[in-house]
Amino acid sequence: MPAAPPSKIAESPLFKELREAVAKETAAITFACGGTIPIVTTLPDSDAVATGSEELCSTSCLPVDLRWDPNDACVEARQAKITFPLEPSSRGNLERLVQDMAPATFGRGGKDVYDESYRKAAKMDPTRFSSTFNPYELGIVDAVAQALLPSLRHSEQARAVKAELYKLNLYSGPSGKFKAHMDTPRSPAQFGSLVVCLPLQFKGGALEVRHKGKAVTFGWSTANNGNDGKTPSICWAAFYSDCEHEIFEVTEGHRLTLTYNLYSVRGNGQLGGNFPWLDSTQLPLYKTIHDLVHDTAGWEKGGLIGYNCSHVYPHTNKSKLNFLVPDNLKGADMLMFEIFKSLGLKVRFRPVVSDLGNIWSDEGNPLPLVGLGLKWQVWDMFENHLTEVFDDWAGRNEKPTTNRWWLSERPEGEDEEEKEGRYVDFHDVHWLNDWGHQEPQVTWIAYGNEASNVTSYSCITMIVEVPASGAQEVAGTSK
Ligand SMILES: O=C(O)CCC(=O)C(=O)O
Ligand SMILES: [Fe+2]
Repeated sequence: MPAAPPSKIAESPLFKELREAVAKETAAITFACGGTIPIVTTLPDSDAVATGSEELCSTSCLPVDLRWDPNDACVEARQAKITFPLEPSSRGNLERLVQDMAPATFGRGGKDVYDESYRKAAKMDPTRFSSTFNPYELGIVDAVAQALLPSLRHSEQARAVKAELYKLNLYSGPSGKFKAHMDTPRSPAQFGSLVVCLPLQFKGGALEVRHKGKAVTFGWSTANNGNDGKTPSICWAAFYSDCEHEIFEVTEGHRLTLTYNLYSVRGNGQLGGNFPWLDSTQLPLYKTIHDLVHDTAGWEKGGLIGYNCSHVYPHTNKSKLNFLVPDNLKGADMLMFEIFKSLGLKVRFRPVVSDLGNIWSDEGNPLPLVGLGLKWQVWDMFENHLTEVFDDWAGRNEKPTTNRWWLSERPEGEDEEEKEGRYVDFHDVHWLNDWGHQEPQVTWIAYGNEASNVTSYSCITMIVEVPASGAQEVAGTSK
């Protein structure tokens, strides 16, 4: 970047500090985020609700109900319930909640310990309470995903965030606190914690999150209690598990929080082949495909079914191939894959080049070529070698005439195709549909009288293997 002329701002220590922080690494500036959401206690008139529901969702939230199982079974349900913001008449219920909570332990040396000099707090497990607060509805989970998973967002594998309710915590005055600690990840997928502070009056109790010499403080005592003429609000903060954090002493009142564990999970657009709750047997084409592949007379010797994917995938771009299948399949492609897999059938993804009429033809008709693997190659071919190179690509050659691509790129033993016979003849496949979306697969220069630039396009297909005598023996694998 060309150097800018010196200016007052550029010379300022703060600007220099900011530049250094940004240059270091993004993790140093994106380790925590938070916000405040006002609670609306009076609904707008019905017309405004009809037209303004979107705004209602994202910029404010409705009062929050909290219900719990009281220690004393004789307590009525209405006495074990609090609506936030707290009505003065519900104070007694808050005191009951405080009594019903248990001392909060914490992990030290692999054990759960209770030590008030380190953590003075009370807790309730989520099996004993429920609340109407939903961090997904308010967009908090999406905001956290966007702010705290930036490196993953920009990679091929965009991830989603799952927020799992972990505890209801209470830090009360005069000396509730939690000294500096890091949270124990509950699984390798856990990357952070979300804390949601319910609107009660308290003093002190700021949460400080620290990472690589930087600190962010979330002081919620006056922000959310509805005093000082402020609107009662829900305050929240999210941060990475490996960030040290601390809750300073609560000097007065009750600081009541919902805590969530944050997990990085497969999200929308990545669920193909990975979503166990999708019941393939209830998909519209399941019965037809099931009956087709179970037609033992038709599949005496087994065979192949070909399905051309209808959506666009970056299947010719090597850097993106690993992320292609089956995770990112969409729409009909995803559903077809789910059906084939649930029937226990082997599915391979292969590019088919459809327009090689000048090289291979079948009584004058262009004969498409089923490619061996999803590998993008630069084919630096001479005219005479063109057929050979395509033959290598399709797996027609016993031994490829060139070893510059897949042999050299795939570690030995990893190539399943090699063991099972790689070559698929276009005519051996029972094609279900026409070409889907096609992408340039290879470009070469053909020369004779006049040189010309030729580009061949490929479509990504699923080649489904039906065993001899149909899928009878794998029928038990369907859901
Ligand atoms: O309540 C908070 O602000 C954070 C709680 C916390 O650090 C924890 O529960 O581990
Ligand atoms: Fe913590």
